[in-house]
Amino acid sequence: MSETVAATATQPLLSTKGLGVRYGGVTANADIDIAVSGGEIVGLIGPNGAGKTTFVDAVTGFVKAEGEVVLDGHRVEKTSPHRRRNAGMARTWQAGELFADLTVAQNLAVAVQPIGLRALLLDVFTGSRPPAGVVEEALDLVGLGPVADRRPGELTLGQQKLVGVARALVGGTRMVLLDEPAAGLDTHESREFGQELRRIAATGVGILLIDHDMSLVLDVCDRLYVLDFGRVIASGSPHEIQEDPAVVAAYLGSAEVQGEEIVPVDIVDAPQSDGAPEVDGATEIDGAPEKEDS
Ligand SMILES: Nc1ncnc2c1ncn2[C@@H]1O[C@H](COP(=O)(O)OP(=O)(O)OP(=O)(O)O)[C@@H](O)[C@H]1O
Repeated sequence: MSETVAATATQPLLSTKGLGVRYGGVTANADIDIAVSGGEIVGLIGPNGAGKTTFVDAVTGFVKAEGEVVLDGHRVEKTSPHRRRNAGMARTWQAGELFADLTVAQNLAVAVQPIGLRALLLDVFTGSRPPAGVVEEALDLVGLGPVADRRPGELTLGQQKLVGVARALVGGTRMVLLDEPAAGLDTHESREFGQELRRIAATGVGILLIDHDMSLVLDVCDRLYVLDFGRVIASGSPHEIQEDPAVVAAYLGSAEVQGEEIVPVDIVDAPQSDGAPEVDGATEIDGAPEKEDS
């Protein structure tokens, strides 16, 4: 790690300062300052293309970024994704497919195999395995210990999603960034998934949660940041965020005006979209599928 930051009593587990990412002429992230403490679930929401995944990519080292990334008091912005993971920060991917022919435990084991030439040689000569107990520990953390020897196809969708989370937690991860981990879950499954996230956070793990399921995000997060066009436009408690006119405007394209006043709209009830601009100029909330109670 590059540099140690002076510790304070309230030091967050993860923080960014002035984080920015450009893709050619597109400013995907600009001047983003966020903080997540251990034991906290912090939501990162925003319309399609707002820059949420880019932020996760930047923090975990998968795209080049400007600004500072501080993990547990250490500057890590110049380190490789692999080193950031070894330092205790991991992520999930939007298309985090599981290996159908491997057991749940094996799906986790392959995720922690070391990479690089040294690891390859170790594997050839010693048949390297993850350290004993780390897979079991991560499965216990998400409550999947009893299904460790099953294959993903034998699990409920909610359990499969938790395997994806466990894969990121394996190896003593203390800060996890979840990119749409609940995609495809119905309302009931999503609520149970949220309860598992709360249990994980209660062990001291910091969680940054991106999801299009607003009821999950508003229900489970301690605090939220809202991105629009790559910038943080609001932050606060779920209640504060729902009342914030700038957030309403970002999701709907324009704030609804009644008389002289901007009237906040409950963003849970905001319409869904596929990300295409609306004909009347309003951009709708993210493209999550309609939920059905099971
Ligand atoms: N590899 C890339 N090359 C060029 N532009 C990109 C790349 N990745 C993302 N972008 C652009 O950066 C902006 C932010 O995209 P990003 O995927 O981070 O948004 P998002 O909030 O995660 O969107 P969604 O909710 O749809 O997943 C968008 O304008 C997108 O088109």
